[in-house]
Amino acid sequence: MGQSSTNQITRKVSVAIIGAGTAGQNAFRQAQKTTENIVIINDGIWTTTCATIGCMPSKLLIAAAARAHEAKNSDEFGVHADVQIDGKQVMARVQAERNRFAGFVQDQVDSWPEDKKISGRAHINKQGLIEVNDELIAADKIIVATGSSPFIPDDWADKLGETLITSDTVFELTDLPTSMAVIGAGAIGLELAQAFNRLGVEVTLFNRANRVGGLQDESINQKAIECLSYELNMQLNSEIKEVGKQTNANDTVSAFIDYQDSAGQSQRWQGDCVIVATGRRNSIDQLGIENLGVELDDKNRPKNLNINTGQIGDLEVYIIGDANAHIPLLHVASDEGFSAGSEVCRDNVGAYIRPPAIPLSIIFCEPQIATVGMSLPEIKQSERQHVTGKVSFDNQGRSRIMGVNCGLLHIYGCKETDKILGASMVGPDAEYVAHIMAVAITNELSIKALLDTPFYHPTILEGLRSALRDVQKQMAIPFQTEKKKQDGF
Ligand SMILES: Cc1cc2nc3c(=O)[nH]c(=O)nc-3n(C[C@H](O)[C@H](O)[C@H](O)COP(=O)(O)OP(=O)(O)OC[C@H]3O[C@@H](n4cnc5c(N)ncnc54)[C@H](O)[C@@H]3O)c2cc1C
Ligand SMILES: NC(=O)c1ccc[n+]([C@@H]2O[C@H](COP(=O)([O-])OP(=O)(O)OC[C@H]3O[C@@H](n4cnc5c(N)ncnc54)[C@H](O)[C@@H]3O)[C@@H](O)[C@H]2O)c1
Repeated sequence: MGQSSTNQITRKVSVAIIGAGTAGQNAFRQAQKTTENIVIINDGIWTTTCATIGCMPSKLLIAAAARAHEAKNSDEFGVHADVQIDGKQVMARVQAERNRFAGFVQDQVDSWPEDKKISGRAHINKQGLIEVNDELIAADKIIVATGSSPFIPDDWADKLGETLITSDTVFELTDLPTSMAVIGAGAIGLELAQAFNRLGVEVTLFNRANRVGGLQDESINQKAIECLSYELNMQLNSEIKEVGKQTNANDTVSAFIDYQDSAGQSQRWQGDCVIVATGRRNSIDQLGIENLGVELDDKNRPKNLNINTGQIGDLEVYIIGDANAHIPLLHVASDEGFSAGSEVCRDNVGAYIRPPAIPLSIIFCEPQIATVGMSLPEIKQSERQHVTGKVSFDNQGRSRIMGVNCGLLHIYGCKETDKILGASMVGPDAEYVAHIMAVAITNELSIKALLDTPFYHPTILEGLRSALRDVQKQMAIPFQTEKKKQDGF
């Protein structure tokens, strides 16, 4: 039955979920505990961005790169290795392990009743009904979990043709190229640029601002640039004027980028391919979301978003995960899916609305970049009395032992409350430091309480203690332990 010809509603459901990534699948799992009358619609792969083209394959590539880097850089330890990188094997492992992760997600989806799943691209029509394939669906509640996709500026896709790569396609490479440009020094650009560089690809990383990883604390940003540029060729503060491809004498196709470098000089880069990592855009503009009464701001973010549940004002519409462009990270998509699924089925015993998580972001380059809680500009804007506790990892005991001694941690402490407002770091084990900071901020632990916990010796986390002591030293609140000489060792 073609809905366009008959205009007849083909299903009436209590809950319709559009998009079956991490957010949509979590919402479905939760909501189906109380209602049988549910449908989930997805376009393309059912194995999520995270497992298939996001978090997992990128970390698999980074894992191979870390092995290569250690093997190639152990001379100072008296360990000499002749390192050979087999690009085909590197990519084969990335794909095999990625497929294994994606397979678990597929198994879950396969266990759901067939009549509750629709493969196809959904659109919401002027009547607020969902059109997909030949169906016209009326839903009491609609959860939108349509994710995001790579943003490619201007007409770069046409100009670069087959030399253009995005995070959607990069993990399908069957071998490593000889050279590549990466445009964008955000999370994706940094992780991929460093990983490919460590695997022997000649990489140049471009960014229009003199900033990496979106860092908003200028000292941490400068330190990150310093640490990363020991091994990576970065053209920061550069302006890309033109991109294109050319056919070479031997009939191979290569890419070029004409740019103005930070000194204002015109330059040309040439190489095999270009990874465009200039940000992602939420996929809701073509959906017809306005037909449900949802308004978007100038950045395509839904107005009146309840950050606990994704509900839009008092509409029976929920926008969750990357689709709402609030915090486009995996744990947020997962939590929002769970909460929206709970909210639409409140009678369920397992229903639970999670409080919104405090901001936490980790970029898995080395040294890692992490930010937690309020950023420095946000703190300054809030006019809170704050101090910044600092520690350098350049001479920190365990970091030096391990040969990973490049980094800086700033902890922003609130002068009035003895609590942590936020932290920003580039350095070894930043992922663990960031999680401890997140626990402290979420549970409103005081600096004193944190300093009363044991810090094992010798650990990189002793650096965290030094920064906490530095916060406490600058506070009006008296601190309980004097800094000892051996703390630096
Ligand atoms: C390379 C990369 C690395 C990343 N690494 C990390 C990391 O290390 N840590 C981290 O926290 N986050 C990371 N992220 C971000 C994380 O992957 C995302 O935040 C998360 O996967 C978003 O989940 P989601 O459910 O919102 O969207 P998705 O998983 O993208 O699901 C959306 C689904 O909706 C479908 N869809 C879209 N429009 C329609 C429509 N009209 N009709 C039907 N279906 C539709 C899509 O096809 C898709 O299947 C990374 C992302 C990338 C790209
Ligand atoms: N480890 C992680 O948690 C992780 C890893 C990868 C992706 N992600 C998620 O994916 C999202 C998207 O990542 P992303 O790196 O694509 O986006 P991003 O917004 O983090 O970074 C984009 C970068 O591209 C630069 N840029 C934009 N246009 C440009 C141009 N024309 N020329 C030169 N530079 C330009 C920007 O200045 C910015 O530095 C992240 O915000 C994050 O939520 C997270």
